[in-house]
Amino acid sequence: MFDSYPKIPINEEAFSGMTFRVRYPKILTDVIQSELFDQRITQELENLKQSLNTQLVDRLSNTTAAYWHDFYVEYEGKKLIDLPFFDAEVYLFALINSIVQYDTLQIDPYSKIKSADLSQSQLAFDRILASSKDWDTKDFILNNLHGNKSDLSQLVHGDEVAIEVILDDSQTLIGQLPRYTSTEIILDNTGMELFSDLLLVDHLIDKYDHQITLHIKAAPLFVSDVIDEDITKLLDFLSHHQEEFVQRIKTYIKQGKITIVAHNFWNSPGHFDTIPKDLISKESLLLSKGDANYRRFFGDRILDSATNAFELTSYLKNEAFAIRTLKSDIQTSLSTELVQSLNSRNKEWRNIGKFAVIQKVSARILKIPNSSQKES
Ligand SMILES: O=P(O)(O)OC[C@H]1O[C@](O)(CO)[C@@H](O)[C@@H]1O
Repeated sequence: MFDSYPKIPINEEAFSGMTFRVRYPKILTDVIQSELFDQRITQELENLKQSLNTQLVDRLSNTTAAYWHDFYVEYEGKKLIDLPFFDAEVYLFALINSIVQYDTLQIDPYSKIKSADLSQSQLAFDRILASSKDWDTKDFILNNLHGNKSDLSQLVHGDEVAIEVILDDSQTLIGQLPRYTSTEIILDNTGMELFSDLLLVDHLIDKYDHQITLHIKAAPLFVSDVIDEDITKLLDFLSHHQEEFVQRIKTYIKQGKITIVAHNFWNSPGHFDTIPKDLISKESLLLSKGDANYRRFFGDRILDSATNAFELTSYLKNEAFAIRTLKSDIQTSLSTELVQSLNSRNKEWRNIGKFAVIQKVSARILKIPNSSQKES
């Protein structure tokens, strides 16, 4: 397990420090400029932006008790920037939701940012859907990985970055697909990434007849993480040009071939080791999208990038793969030579969104009863 490693702190000199100094004030400015809220809420957002360095952790009524209990026991009354990085980030987004009264008003503070991004992606959607007619499974997975560049919380837009895959277990993943009847995907961002998820889902149903579960956030998080309304908005947007594809996805949803599950756990600081028991079926192949979900496999700890992921994820009940571009300080299972070479190319390689992995993150393999196949 990862408990013996220290949690990644907010460090002035590191990516985490830059995030609280530069990225979060910029995100708050963008929300304020969206003009979605009345003067009082806008002023509170402005106050938060000015006081990120001194903000204290208070109990928020929109944080679900069960998943936040340990967090408050440890951090209530402390300064936000003294918390571990992941805890501080998730709390900040819960605080923003609390300020904008998301539970009652149901206005996504990032909705304008998301809509602007959708409009810019129309041509790319058309181009990708047209070329996907000739794709095999590997192409769908690679396109899915590329989709994870499109993260609206980042300073550099995904389109500007060419990615390089530094760990590629896609053949293992493809080899396992026929053994399963269901895949569960922990989704990450809306827009281009969600589009790439739906393309992959369409393919998994068409070629492997999988039952699909899509796990999404119950409330806005990390700016562009998928919430329920994003799926409807994307399908509505696509329906003008991509009617056939949209109809197919809607039919799968109606038939229950695709199930969408929004859960408060994903809005909490919980990691995969504390996931609610019945949220993911043990029989499913698990695909985890994106950076923040990757951090959750390892408790967002300080780890040597050559540490074997399997040693830290023995708690997982599923065979799991992460499809992720690197946007924060944590990475596992690389060779020491590769780490050295990446360090010599760019000290910031872990968080610039240029490098990517399709990584098997748990040692588990599906147990098929009465099967002659060897199990581990
Ligand atoms: O959308 P993703 O891929 O999970 O990335 C979320 C981003 O925000 C972060 O939490 C850092 O603030 C990183 O995990 C990542 O840069």
